[in-house]
Formats: sequence, C-alpha cells, structure tokens
Amino acid sequence: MNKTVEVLPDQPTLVGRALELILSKLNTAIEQHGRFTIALSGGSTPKPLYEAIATQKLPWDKIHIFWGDERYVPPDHPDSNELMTRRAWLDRVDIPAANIHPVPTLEANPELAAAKYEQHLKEFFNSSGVEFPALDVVLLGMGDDAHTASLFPHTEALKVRDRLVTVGNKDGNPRISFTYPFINSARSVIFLVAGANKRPALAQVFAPVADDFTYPSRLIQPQGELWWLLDAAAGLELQH
Ligand SMILES: O=C(O)[C@H](O)[C@@H](O)[C@H](O)[C@H](O)COP(=O)(O)O
Repeated sequence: MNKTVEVLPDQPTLVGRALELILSKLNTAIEQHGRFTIALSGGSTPKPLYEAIATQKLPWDKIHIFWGDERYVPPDHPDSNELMTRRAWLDRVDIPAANIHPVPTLEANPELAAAKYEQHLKEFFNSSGVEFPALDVVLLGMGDDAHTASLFPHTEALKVRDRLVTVGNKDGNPRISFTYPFINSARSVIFLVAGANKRPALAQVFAPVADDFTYPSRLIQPQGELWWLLDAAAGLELQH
C-alpha cells in the first residue's frame, strides 16, 4: 500500500487539491483502459468537490459513477446521497444516464438492495470469480466516530469479507455499503476529511495500535494508493 497524507490550509484548497487528484486519476484511467470508474461518498464534505467537478469539461461518456454507500431511502429523499450528487454535479453535466449507477434503494428490503447492487457491479466489471473488481477511485469521508462509507463501529457490516456490498446500520437506520475488502480492491482510495471535530477520530485511525472495529476507517488499507486529504482543522496534529 502506498499511503500519502496531505494537510491543506482550508476547505477551499482541500477541494481544489481533491479535484486536481481526481482529474489526474481520471486522465490516467482513460488513457490506460478507456474509462474511469469512481465510487462517491455522501455527507457534507464532498458537496463542494462535486460542484467543482461539474464545472470541468470532461469526456463524460467515459466516466462511470457509483456510490460507496447509500441510505436506504428513495432517490428523491432529502437524505439520499444520489440526490445530493445529482443536484451538485450530475444534473449539471452531459453524462449519459447509463453511466450513472445508483444503489437500487427502491428494492423491497436493504438486503435485496445490497444483493442487486453487488450483482450489477459484478456484471459491469464482468467479474464472476473470487477476485474483487477494482474501481479506479473510491472517494470516502470519515465520521467523527471514525466510520467510513456506512461501516459503523461495532456493526456486523465490519465482519463481511466475502461480499462486495452489504447492509450497514446507523442508529437502527439501514444503509447500503461497499464492504471494506471491496473498497480495498480499488486502484486509489481517497479520503476527504475536514473539520476539527474529526481530529480525535483521526488520531485513533492513524495510531500505531487501536481497535479496528471501534475505528473502522483503520480497515481501509488498499493494495493500491491510499490518499488522506485533510484540512488543517482536521489534520493539525498529523502534520509531519
Ligand atoms: O452517507 C454518508 O453519510 C457518507 O458516506 C458518510 O460516510 C460520510 O462520508 C461521513 O459521515 C462524513 O460525513 P461529513 O462529510 O458530512 O462529515
């Protein structure tokens, strides 16, 4: 694993750096294999990044959008990560509808939604074997409890190693989430973390020893590149 930690002075520069990094990965992916696949996170931190990506002139027909996690709500629900992303980005660019791969949250139950999304991912990546398919980029946030995607502390989702997608749980509310082994199969994993409230969790995630099930972001150890992009408020104590 190739890990890079960058601390940017404030959120606008953090967003600018994240945009630069994602565009670099996008260009490399399209040069090397003709398309770019990215899984997005929800929450508030990435929204300005999505708005910035929407201003770029890109080969949208070669770009495929997935979500690393989603709340088990309809796509028009205010809590939907898909809705936030469409409003901030996807509705503003000429990306083919077929290139947007939302979590099927209208399925009858979260388990079925997770299974269907997994099946879709396997078909898209044409992977039927034991190998986990590799997205070019998985973009992640981190909660102040050190959760990432919808992998929350001390939940059953943290034990799932033989699936691409599972059901997460936040305070009794079901979520659909990539599993940590599937996240770890990505070519690049990029954490985007801002705010002083994330500092204690980051200290535990970066500690030489701490419990992975208490601080789930510790489980993200990709075979490929791991990038931590932090603003100074979050990353103050991690600056080398
Ligand atoms: O569905 C979600 O909410 C996200 O995927 C979640 O994992 C998010 O990234 C963190 O909770 C950080 O959220 P903020 O960026 O709002 O702090």
